[in-house]
Parts: sequence; C-alpha cells; structure tokens
Amino acid sequence: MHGWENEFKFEPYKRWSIPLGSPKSLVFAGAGRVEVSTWDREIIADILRRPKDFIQFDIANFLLNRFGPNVLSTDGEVWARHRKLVASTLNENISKVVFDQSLVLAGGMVSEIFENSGPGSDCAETNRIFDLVKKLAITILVNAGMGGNQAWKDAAVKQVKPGFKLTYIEAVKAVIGNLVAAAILPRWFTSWYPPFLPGYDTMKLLSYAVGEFRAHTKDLIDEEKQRSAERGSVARNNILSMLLNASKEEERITSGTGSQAKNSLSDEEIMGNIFIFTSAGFDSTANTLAYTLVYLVQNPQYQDWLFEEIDALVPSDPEEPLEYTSVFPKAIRCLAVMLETLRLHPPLVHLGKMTGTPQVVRTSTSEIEIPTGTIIFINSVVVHLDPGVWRDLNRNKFEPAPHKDDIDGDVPDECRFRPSRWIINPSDTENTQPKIFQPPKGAFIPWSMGPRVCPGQKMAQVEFVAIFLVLLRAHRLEAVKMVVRDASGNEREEADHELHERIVQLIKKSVSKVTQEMDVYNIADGKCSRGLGFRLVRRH
Ligand code: HEM
Repeated sequence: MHGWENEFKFEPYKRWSIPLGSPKSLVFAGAGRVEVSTWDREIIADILRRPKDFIQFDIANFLLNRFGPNVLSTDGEVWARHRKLVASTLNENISKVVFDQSLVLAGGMVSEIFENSGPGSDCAETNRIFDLVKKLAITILVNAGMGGNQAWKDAAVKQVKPGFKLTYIEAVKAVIGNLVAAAILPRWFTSWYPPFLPGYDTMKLLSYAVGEFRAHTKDLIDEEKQRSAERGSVARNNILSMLLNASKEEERITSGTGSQAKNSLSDEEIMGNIFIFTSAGFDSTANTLAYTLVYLVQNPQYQDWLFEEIDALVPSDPEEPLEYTSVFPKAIRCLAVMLETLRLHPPLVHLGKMTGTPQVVRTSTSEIEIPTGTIIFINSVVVHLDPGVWRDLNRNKFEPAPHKDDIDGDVPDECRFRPSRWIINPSDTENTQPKIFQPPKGAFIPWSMGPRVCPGQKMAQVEFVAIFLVLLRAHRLEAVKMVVRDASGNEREEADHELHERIVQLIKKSVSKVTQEMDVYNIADGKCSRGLGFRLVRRH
C-alpha cells in the first residue's frame, strides 16, 4: 500500500520485525523480489552515500522521465553529467532571485486576500489559502526557473499564447496533478477518450497539457538560445538560461580537448531537467508551506515566537526593501519552523533504492549482505520520529510555553510540532548567536543526503523564509471556525476543542500522492466543508 509509512508509522516494525530481533528493518519477500523497509540510521547513511551501489528505484522517478532523461531518473555516469550541470545552476544568484520573487508575489497574494474585505479592514478571510499558496509556489518557480516575469495579478488573468489552450503554468499543474496518467497514457488515448465516460474532463485536460508542456518548454528553450546568441555567453539569472549556458560551455571545453566524452546536455535532456525542476520543486515546497500554515494556527505560541525574530529582523518601515544577504542567514527561527514541518511531514514518505549487484551494508548492530535486485525503501517518516534523537531535544528557557488550551498532553514530544527543538541557544555566558541543530547522519532526510541530496534545498528554504516574512511581518494567522449543528438541530459556532480536533484529523488524513499532502486543495464551496478557512489579522 503506497504511503503506509505515514498511516502505520512504527506499527509494522513492532508487529513483525521486532519479534524477529530486527527492530528497525522489515523484509517483505513477495513474488520473486525482496523488499526491505528500514529506519536504521546506519543503513540509511551507508546507502545514501553510495549512489553507484544503490541506484534509483522509485516508480515516480521513472514517471518523471516522460519529457526526457533527467538528473532524477538517471544513474551512473549519465547522472553525474546531469548533476554537474544542474547543481551549478542552483546557486546564490538564483537564491537571491527566488527571495526577491517570493517577497513580491507573496505580497500580491496577501493583497488579493484583503481585496474583498473592504478598504482599511483589519482582517480578511479566505477558504482558498492552500490553492493560493500552490499558485504562489509555481509562479515563483516559473519566474526564477524560466526567467518569467509574471506579476501576481498577471498570473490571475489568463494569458494563453496563440495556438495554445493552456498557459505554461496550467500545463505544468495538469501534468503534475495527474502524473501517472500523464506518464503512461498515450496521446491518442487521452485525445479520443469518450465524453460519456467518467474522468473525461481530466483526460481532455491531459491531452492538451502533455503536448503543450513540451511545446511551451521548447519555445522557452529556443527564445533563451536566441537571447543568448544576441548577448554572447552571459547567462541571465534564471535556471534555464544558466543550464543552457553551462551546457554550451561544457561542449566548448570538450570540443577543445578532442575528447569523445559527452559532457553537455541535449535539448531533450534540458527539457527533461526543466520538467524535474518544476515538478520536484513545486509540489514539495507548496505542501510544506501548507502544513506549516496549519501547524501555526494550531500552535499560535509559535507565531509569537516568530514575531520576535521577524520584528527584530525587518525594518519597521514596510516600504524599506528586505535584502536576501542580510535577512535570510539570520532568520533561523523561520528556518527551524520549516525543518520541523519537514520532520513531521517529509514530502517523500520513503526514498526507494535498488541493488544492481550484491552489496554489504552497515547496520546499527552488524553488517548484512543484500542480494542483487533488492529494493530498499528508506522510511523517512519513521526515522524522523525516532525518540532516541528527537524526544525532548534542546528544551530550554527560550522556547514558548505550550498553548493554554493544549489538549494533546499525552502526545509524545517527538510527534509534536516544536520548532524550538531545532535551535541550540548559547549558554548565558557565551556571546554567540543561536545555531540550527545538526542531526546525526541519517536521522533527518527530507532532502535525502549524500551525493544525490536535493540540489533545490537552499532554494526551497529561501522561498519558505521569504513567504513567511511577508505573511507574519504584518499579520497573525487564525483558522476560521465552522458553523455546526448541535444535537437539537440549532446552529452554533464550533468550539475551540472541536476546531482543534478537526485540524488534527485534517493532518492525520494526509495522503501520499506525488508528495505527501492534506485534502485541502480545489475548495469550491463557500462554506469550506473541506480544507480549512483562514483569517489574516493585521498586527499593527
Ligand atoms: C521542500 C522542498 C523540497 C524537498 C523536500 C525536496 C526533496 C527531494 C528529495 C528527497 C530528493 C531525492 C529523491 C530521490 O533520491 O529519489 C530530491 C531530489 C531532487 N530535487 Fe528536491 N526537494 C525540494 C525542493 C526542490 C526544488 C525547489 C528543486 C529545484 C528547483 C528541487 C530539485 C531536485 C532535483 C533536480 C533532484 C534530483 C537530484 C539528483 O537525483 O541528483 N527540489 N528532492
């Protein structure tokens, strides 16, 4: 069952592997192939530092091959060629662009939320915060990745290029939202799908989206090549431009040496990587933002904790710009909130790897031999809840007291949202800044680790911090209570404990699609019977 890691957590290990003397690894022997699920830190660290011995196995990675070979779906020397070029583009120039774009676009999103609440209003409500955050994440990626210049408002107005049915963003969203169907169904099938069968609208959308994503990306590549020819070899500050430039540079160097080895990327490979940037970066970041919003309304004491940091960091004049280089490195509480969300909700609930030849691996107790063709699922959910690492970590006098209505008294500390566990405060006598806690190897893997660690890690952090700087600089976040019927049929407002329980259930019912997510998107009804209504209250 895909995504069982989130639903059952430690249970399968307790039931099946502990009695056999293997507390952290579970072996499934099925029809001809052996699968292992593990949360042993030693095994995790050993496997992830050896990508040649443990190659990619994740069905999603292969699905992500649809638009061309790319850094996520390849292995060995081909992967090394992709990785060198891809990693070089996700640099500090891009981080600055992402920071600036995130500030501007998040500002646009807040203005839209306030638009319907009347001039000078002190608070505004929306049932669509999670859809708005998805739009925010994809627009930031397209602007920083493809050199687009979509303003928040422009993005709201549909600007379809002549000859197309969908904008680039719509095509990307449709493909990622229906990844399996997009990857395996041929074009003729989606194009000729009969209108009287269920799922017709999705098939129709996909029939346009797959072809148009390819055509849009090809246009973007051609336009960027044209610009580059006009400018000489100076790359613009976006991922596509830097990737094309880096690839061209590799080609030039190789041709000078007379070597036959190919170090550059073909147009198809560039297209494959552009799709990976967009798909790997979009869903994971958008869902991390969504979980954080929910945890912050459930734990308002951590909003106060963030206000202390943000008020000290950002200029009191809202017109004064925020500088990436001076603000981001100091926003460590904001970063701690992101790390805590990713600890509790890693977008990938497992990392799938496979042995191509027999391998010996180190475990926490000994060494074991793993036969060829074994699939190993590294359980990110469970290793992030290891009480030996996380329970009561970095408790100190600077952390906020639990909320006065805390009704989760029996929930163990490692299962709670407590971002302050990530901060090591200097002792009273030391004159140093607080630091982010560095977990032991293999204990915290939302971005994987080792040579194949996510190259977009810093970019996601920068985007996250900038968005929360904008949201919390001037607002407090609250969940909107629903109207419910009591036993005698009278309508009343939800009580605090009912709202709390509703949020607990919303988080608990997360499912693992491309990445882990809550059922909070595409809220159509005005009452918000699904998802969660949000209120932004001005602080000043
Ligand atoms: C919160 C946000 C993110 C999380 C949690 C995340 C997580 C991950 C993980 C776990 C992997 C390894 C997958 C595997 O080995 O199967 C990965 C790989 C990758 N990620 Fe991210 N990612 C995030 C954001 C981004 C962003 C913003 C980008 C780029 C724009 C990006 C680009 C990539 C690429 C290109 C790879 C493949 C690297 C390789 O195989 O060498 N990611 N990511």
